[in-house]
Amino acid sequence: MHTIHTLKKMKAAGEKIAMLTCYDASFARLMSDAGVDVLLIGDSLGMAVQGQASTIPVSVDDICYHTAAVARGNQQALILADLPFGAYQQSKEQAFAAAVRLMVAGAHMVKLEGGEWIAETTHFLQQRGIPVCAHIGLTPQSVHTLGGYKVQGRGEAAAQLLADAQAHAQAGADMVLMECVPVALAAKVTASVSCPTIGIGAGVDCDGQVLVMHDMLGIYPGKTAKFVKNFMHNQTSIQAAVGAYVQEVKAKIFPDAEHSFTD
Ligand SMILES: Nc1nc(=O)c2c([nH]1)NC[C@@H]1CN(c3ccc(C(=O)N[C@@H](CCC(=O)O)C(=O)O)cc3)CN21
Ligand SMILES: CC(C)C(=O)C(=O)O
Ligand SMILES: [Mg+2]
Repeated sequence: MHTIHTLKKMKAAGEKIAMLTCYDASFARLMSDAGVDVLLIGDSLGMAVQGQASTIPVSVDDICYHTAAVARGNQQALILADLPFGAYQQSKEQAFAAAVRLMVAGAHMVKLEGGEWIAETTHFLQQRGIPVCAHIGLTPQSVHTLGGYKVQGRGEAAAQLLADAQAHAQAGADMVLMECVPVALAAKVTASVSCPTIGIGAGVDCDGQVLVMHDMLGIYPGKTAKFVKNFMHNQTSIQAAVGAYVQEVKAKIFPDAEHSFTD
């Protein structure tokens, strides 16, 4: 079974970490057999599975249901589960109670969205036995304050994004995930924190990559972002497409400039 130590050793060795979102037992088995290192039960399930317009309506119950299913199918991947909107922002105590539920359902690590302002929650959870992934840059649960799904950390905003990553790393985060961040800034963050970084629209220099499974299989019916690549192209099975994704992440082929953002 992969642990936080496996991932830290991969960063040190320069071996890229392959992560995909996963919501059920059959895909968990398929993905872990194909060499996916981390399975993320993302709140993107609100959009990809439930057909909602954003991730905002997703509940802790929803994430727990899918986490338990993924845990049953998983072979050796690390299981990461999203804390959904409203379940952790109010207080560190509220975050702990929700995170406990995800861990009991089968998660090995939880992910929360936010910068420096929520690093004290990262510390509170880590101290109490819950590994934390800090999701920074484009944080989809804040879509209404951000005014859309836009690239973050360009120009003047770069310094704050670096400070956000460092605050979480200092607080004890075992992973930092960056979404929609210019390639050069994500590289700088990756070099400046000791924990692994994962990118989605954050360039090839992160320690690993993640995509939503429906996006990389080409079956998401909505508008997809520039960072999305359809790995079913030229493949005849889902197993082969997931295998191609793992191979392209490990070989640093994905993401290329076409699937990345510049400053
Ligand atoms: N299926 C799916 N895939 C995802 O990646 C995803 C979800 N759902 N749901 C939650 C969020 C929403 N996400 C999104 C959605 C759209 C863009 C997007 O279109 N971004 C523009 C950036 C434009 C700019 O600022 O330059 C793009 O062109 O990619 C990015 C992330 C990522 N997450
Ligand atoms: C897109 C990833 C990073 C995520 O948070 C999700 O799937 O919910
Ligand atoms: Mg999410």
